[in-house]
Amino acid sequence: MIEDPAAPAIEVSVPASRAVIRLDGAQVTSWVPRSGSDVLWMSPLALEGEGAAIRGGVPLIGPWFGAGRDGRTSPKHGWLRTARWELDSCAVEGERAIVTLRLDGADPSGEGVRARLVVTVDERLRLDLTVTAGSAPLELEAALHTYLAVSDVRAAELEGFDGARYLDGLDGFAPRIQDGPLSLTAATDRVYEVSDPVAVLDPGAGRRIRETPTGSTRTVVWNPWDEGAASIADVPDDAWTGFVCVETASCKDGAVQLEPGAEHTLGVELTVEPA
Ligand SMILES: O=P(O)(O)OC[C@H]1O[C@H](O)[C@H](O)[C@@H](O)[C@@H]1O
Repeated sequence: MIEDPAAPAIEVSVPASRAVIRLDGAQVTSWVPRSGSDVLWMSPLALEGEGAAIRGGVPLIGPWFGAGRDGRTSPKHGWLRTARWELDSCAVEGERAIVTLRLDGADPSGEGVRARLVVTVDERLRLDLTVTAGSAPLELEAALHTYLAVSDVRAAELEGFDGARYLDGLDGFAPRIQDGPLSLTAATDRVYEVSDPVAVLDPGAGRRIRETPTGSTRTVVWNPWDEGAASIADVPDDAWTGFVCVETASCKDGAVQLEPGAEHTLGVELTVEPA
C-alpha cells in the first residue's frame, strides 16, 4: 500500500510484472512487464486526489458513457472514475496477485448502483469491472478506458477493426464502416462494433499489445491529435503522440439492460509480445 493521503494506491509486484492501482477511480495507472516498459500511458499533468478524473492508465467509465444515452447526463463518463474506492482484498496465488476493490454507497442518484473491480496481475493484466443495478432498472454503459503507451500513434497499427461498423464521434456519431486496416492520421473518436480481441502493433517499441475483452459489445478508439490535445488541460501539448485509447466498452446501442439488483461484468486482458 502506498500511504499517500492525496493519492493512496496499491503497488503489486509479481515475478512477471508490476502494477499500481489507485483507490481514486480504482484506476490502474501503471503496468510494467518485467522485460519491458509501461504498457499504460499516464499524463505527467494528471490530476490526483479524491474526486479527480485521472488522465491515463485505465479510467473506469460508467454507469454511462460520455453524456449518456440521452446526450445530457453529467458528469461526463459517469461517477465510477471520480469516486474513491475501497480496497476489499489482496491475494497472492502462486505467481499471481489478485486485488479486489469495491464501490458502495457512491451512487448520487440514490438508487444504490454499486461496483467491484478485480485486478489480476501476472504475465498479463486483467481487469473485471462488475456493476450491480440498485433499486431501479439500469441501462448500463461502461468502459475500461485504456490508455495504451505507444512510441508514436501515427505509426501504430490497430488490428481487428477491418470491416467493422462504427459510429464517428467527430461527426455526430454518423454510422460508417472501417474499410481496410486502421491507422490513425487525425483526431479519432469512434465507437466500433467490435467485441473480439484487438491489438496495437507498435513498430517503434517492437511490441504488440493485445486486448482480449469479455462481456463487451463495443471498442472505442480515441486520440485527440494535436489540436484536441492543446485544448485538454491535463495533456501536455506534445504528448498526444505517445498514446492511443483502445477501450473495451458497452455503450450506445450496445448498452446492457439490467433489472434491479442484476449485475454485469466487463473485462479485458492485456498481454504483450515482441513484434
Ligand atoms: O476527457 P475525458 O472526459 O476523459 O474523455 C476522453 C475521451 O473519452 C472517450 O474516448 C470518448 O469517446 C471521447 O469523446 C472523449 O473525448
